[in-house]
Parts: sequence; C-alpha cells; structure tokens
Amino acid sequence: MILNVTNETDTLKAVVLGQPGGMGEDPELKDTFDSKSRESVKRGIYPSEEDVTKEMEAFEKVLKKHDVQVFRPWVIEDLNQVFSRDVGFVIDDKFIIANLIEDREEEQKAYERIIDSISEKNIIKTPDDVHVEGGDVILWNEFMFVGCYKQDDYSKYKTARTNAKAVEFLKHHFPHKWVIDMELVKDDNDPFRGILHLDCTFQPVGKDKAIIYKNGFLNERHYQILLDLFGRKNVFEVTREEMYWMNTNIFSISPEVVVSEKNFTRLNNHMRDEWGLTVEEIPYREVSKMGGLLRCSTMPLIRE
Ligand SMILES: NC(=[NH2+])NCCC[C@H](N)C(=O)O
Repeated sequence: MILNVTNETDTLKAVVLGQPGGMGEDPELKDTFDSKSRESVKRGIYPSEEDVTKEMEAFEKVLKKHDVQVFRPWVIEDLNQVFSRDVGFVIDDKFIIANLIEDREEEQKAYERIIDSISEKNIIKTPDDVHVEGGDVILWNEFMFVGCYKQDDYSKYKTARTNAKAVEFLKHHFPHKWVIDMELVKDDNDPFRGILHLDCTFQPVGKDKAIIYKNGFLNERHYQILLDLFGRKNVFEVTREEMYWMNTNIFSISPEVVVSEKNFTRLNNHMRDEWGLTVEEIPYREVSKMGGLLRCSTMPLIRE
C-alpha cells in the first residue's frame, strides 16, 4: 500500500475506522484515562457496545457511499478500539507508529495486518521517550500542527499524551515541514476545560477554513497564529459547550464533504450556508461520551 496524506481534507480513498467490537463492560472509574469517559462512568451513562456499534455503522455507511475503502482493526476482547486515530498516523507517505499511553498500548496489535502492507522503509517507530498520539498531529500541507504539553507536571496528567521530545522528533523526520507546536490546557477531571488532543480544539476544513476553540490553548499566542494563518473570516469559533460536545472533531471526506454529528446545529448550518459544504449528519453522541468523536475514530491512509 502506498500511503498519502498531506492534509485533513483532500479526497479520501482509504481509511481505518475504529472498532466497537470487544468493548466489553463499562470501565471502572479508576480505569478511565480521559475526563469525558470519567464523567460518563461517574454519571452511569457510559455507552454500550450496541449503541456505539450503531453509530459507527452509520459512519461506515457514509464513508462507503463516498467510495472510500474502509479497513478495520481486528477485535481484541475487553479492549476499547474505537479511537484509531491515536494508534498511528500517516504523514505524506510515512506511517508513524505512535507511542500511546500505557493504558492503550494493547490496541496497536490489531493493526499488524495494515502495517504489514506498508513498505518497511516507510514506517517510522517512535522511541520510548517520545510520547505522541495521532489526535495531536494535524497536517495542513507544508504545515504540521502538533498539540503537546511541555510543563514540568507533564507526568501528572493522563490526558497529556504528546511531549516536547515528540515535537523535536517530528521536526527531525520531516525537515521540509513547518512544524508548529501548540500547548494545550490539561485537566484530567473537567471536560469543560481540559483538552485531550489538538483535534479536540482545532481542525482545518475545506480548502482554507478552520474550526477553533480559543480557550483550549495554554498560550493565547497559539490561537492567534491560527487566526493569522487561516484569516479571521475563515474561522468558526466554537463555544465552551460546543467544545465539550466535540464540535471541532468532525471528519472531512473531501474539501467539499464533511461528516458531522447531527446535534451540531450551529456548526452544521454554518458549514452548509456560509462555507457551501455538503454536511453528512450522523448520530455520534454515544461515542462522544468516551472522549473522542469522528476524527478520533479514523486513521486516514490515502487522500488524493
Ligand atoms: N484523537 C482523539 N481526540 N482521540 C480521543 C481518544 C479518547 C480515549 N478515550 C483516550 O483517552 O485516549
């Protein structure tokens, strides 16, 4: 397989979609590792495998309708495999095997067959001291945005997934890219405040548009950089409440077609009426209760 991903929106040809099979029983509070899952367990509203399966089937159907080839990781029992995005990610023609938090390491096994179909020279392994998950890496042609956390209390947070060493690592392997690291606000307990991955606070759409949640950035300068790059008039700013429901985490099938959650009324109207996009609306609220949404549950392999 020849990989090719240089941005978030070029026409999608092949993707891995996560897997609800084998989710098993609700996790215990102590076994959650993001604020949203934590909250769902606490409130007794953690989604069932059956409900998540229905939502992911709707997603798969839309992808197939648009002629996208869909791969799935194989099922490992008693493991949450919904969020493919973080397990590994493609930059240009390279596949980077992520170095996930320990709680999620097991997920990687189920991608062996997919990784085996990629030429070895195009696979990049991350060393132990480089922490990086795909949700923190957003490509925009010559730009690579990397969500991270560089403060001294890094190890205190389960939701800090990408470290300073990862930024250097990516710069080293992709010298032709302009790597812009952006520090995120971390909070393991408050889903109205903490940002798990960069794609929970920012995402490019179409050719030159972006969805942004301003207060997700630790440093307001990083938000300003995005405004300067995309232009204020091309940016849709989401509210704290919309961030909580993960409005930035939609998924592009092409520069003209996006998949979005059906309750994202304000965003969906804006994308349709102001940006002229086709919005494929599906139900995905159950998935959101586990701390991720549409972008998080995909791993694009080929866009052209
Ligand atoms: N790219 C993303 N934002 N992924 C969301 C992953 C959510 C998952 N519960 C975790 O804590 O890792």
